[in-house]
Amino acid sequence: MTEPTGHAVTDTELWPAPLAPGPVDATVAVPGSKSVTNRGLVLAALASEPGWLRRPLRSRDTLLMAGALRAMGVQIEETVPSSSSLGGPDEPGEVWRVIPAGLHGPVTVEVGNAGTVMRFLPPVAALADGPVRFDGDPRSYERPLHGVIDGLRALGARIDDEGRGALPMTVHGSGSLEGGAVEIDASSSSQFVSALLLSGPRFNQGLELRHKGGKLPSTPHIRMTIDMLRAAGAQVDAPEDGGVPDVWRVTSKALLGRDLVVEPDLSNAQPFLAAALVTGGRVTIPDWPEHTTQPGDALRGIFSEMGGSCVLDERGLTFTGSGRIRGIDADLSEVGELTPGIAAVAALAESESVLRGVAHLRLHETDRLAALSKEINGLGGDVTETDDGLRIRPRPLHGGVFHTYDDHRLATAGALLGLVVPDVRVENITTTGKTLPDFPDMWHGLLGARA
Ligand SMILES: O=C(O)C1=C[C@@H](OP(=O)(O)O)[C@@H](O)[C@H](O)C1
Ligand SMILES: C=C(OP(=O)(O)O)C(=O)O
Repeated sequence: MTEPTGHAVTDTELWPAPLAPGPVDATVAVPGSKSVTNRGLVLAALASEPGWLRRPLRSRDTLLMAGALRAMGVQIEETVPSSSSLGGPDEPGEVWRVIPAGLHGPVTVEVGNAGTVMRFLPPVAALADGPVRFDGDPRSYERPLHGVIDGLRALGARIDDEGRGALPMTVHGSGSLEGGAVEIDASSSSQFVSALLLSGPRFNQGLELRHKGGKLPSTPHIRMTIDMLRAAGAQVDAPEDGGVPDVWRVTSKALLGRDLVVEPDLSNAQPFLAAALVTGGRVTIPDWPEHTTQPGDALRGIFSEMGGSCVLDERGLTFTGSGRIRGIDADLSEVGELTPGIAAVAALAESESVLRGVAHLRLHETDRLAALSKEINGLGGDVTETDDGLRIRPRPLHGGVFHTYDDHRLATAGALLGLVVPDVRVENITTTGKTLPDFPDMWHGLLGARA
C-alpha cells in the first residue's frame, strides 16, 4: 500500500469528534458550491462585460482562485447585496462583482492544493500578457497536470515546466492563443477537459478537444462546465448532446457577464446527510436544487439505497435515516469526490460494500484509497484496496486518531465516524477550510451544541 502524503501529527492538531447523543434532527444551510464558484469566477473574468456571483463559496480554494485572477488584473469586489446598487434581484448572502480587464503578468499564482485552480488557470494565463508562474502545496506537484500542459502547448502556448509535466511551472502568455484541434488523455482528471473548454471561447480559432485514453471520470463536472459556458453565451458542441463521443467543440466568441446565483455545495452536504443515515435521524438541506449537474445530487439515490429515504420539496432536501445501514456495490467513477463519505458510512453498515471505478482518487488531495483504508483500519475496520476502489467489510470500530493528510474529505469522514464511535480524534480538522471553513461549528450545531 502506498503511504498517503501527510504531515507529522501533534496532539494539538487533534479534534475530539463529538459523539451524537441520539438521532440528529437539524436543518443545515450549506454554503455555495466550490465547483460552481470557481467556474463562475473564471468565466466572469474571461467575459467582455462585468458579472456577478451571488452566494459564492468563501473557502481556501475559491479565495485562491479569486486572488489569482485579481493578480492577473481582474477586479473582484466583495459586496453586501442591495437591489439598487447591484441592479439585480435582491438575494441574501454575499455578492462578488467581477470586472474583467486585460490579463497580464508577471505574477505568481498560488494554487494551494486546489485542482480547479491548478487546472483551470493555466489556459487563462496563456491568454495573459506576460509570464504567470504557478506554484502550490507540495501535493500540487504530484497531482496530474499533463493534459493541460500538453494540450496548451499543442494549441500554441509556451510553458516552462523544466520537463516535469507538473507544477511548479511558468506559462509565458502572449496576450492570445491560437487554439484549434487538440487531443489529450483526461482519464486521470475530468478537470483537464473542463480547463480547456472554459477558456476555449477566447482562443482565436476556438477549440476542438478530443479525449483519447481510459474512461473519463467525473463526467457530471464536464456537463457543469458545458452548461455554465452556454449560460455565458458560448457555443459548445458536446458528445452528450448527440455529438462525436469524447469530442467537444467550442466556437471562438465573446462571453457575456452573468448574474449567477451559486447553488449550495451538495458534496459538502454529504457529511450532514450521512449523519442522518448513521444515527437514524433527519437532516434538511435548504435550497437543494431541483436540477443540477453537481455530483452530490447522486447522494439522494446512494444514501437511500444504503438505508433511508429522502423528500425534495419547498423546504429543501430532507433525508431520514431508517436506523439500519446497508452496504452498497457501486461504481463511483462519475461521483468520485463522494467516495470518502460513502466509505465512512460503509464502514458502519451491516453488510459488505464494494466501491469501484475510482482509481483516479489515488491522485486527489491525497491518495484517498490508501488513506481511507489505513485510517478506517486504524479504528479497527477491515478495508482493502482493490485495483480501482475499496472493499469494506464492516467490523465494530473503536476510538483513535484519524489522520487526514491535508484532505478535507478525509477530515469530514473522520468526523462522521466519530459521531457514533466514541473517542475518535481527527487530525487537523481545519483542513476542511479547503471547501468548508465553518465545518467544526456546523458539525457541533448539528448536535445542538457549540464548538
Ligand atoms: O471540475 C471540478 O470542479 C471537479 C472535478 C472532479 O475532479 P476529477 O475529475 O479530477 O476527479 C472532482 O473530483 C473535483 O472535486 C471537482
Ligand atoms: C478532488 C477534490 O478537489 P480538487 O478540486 O482539488 O480536485 C475534492 O474536492 O474532492
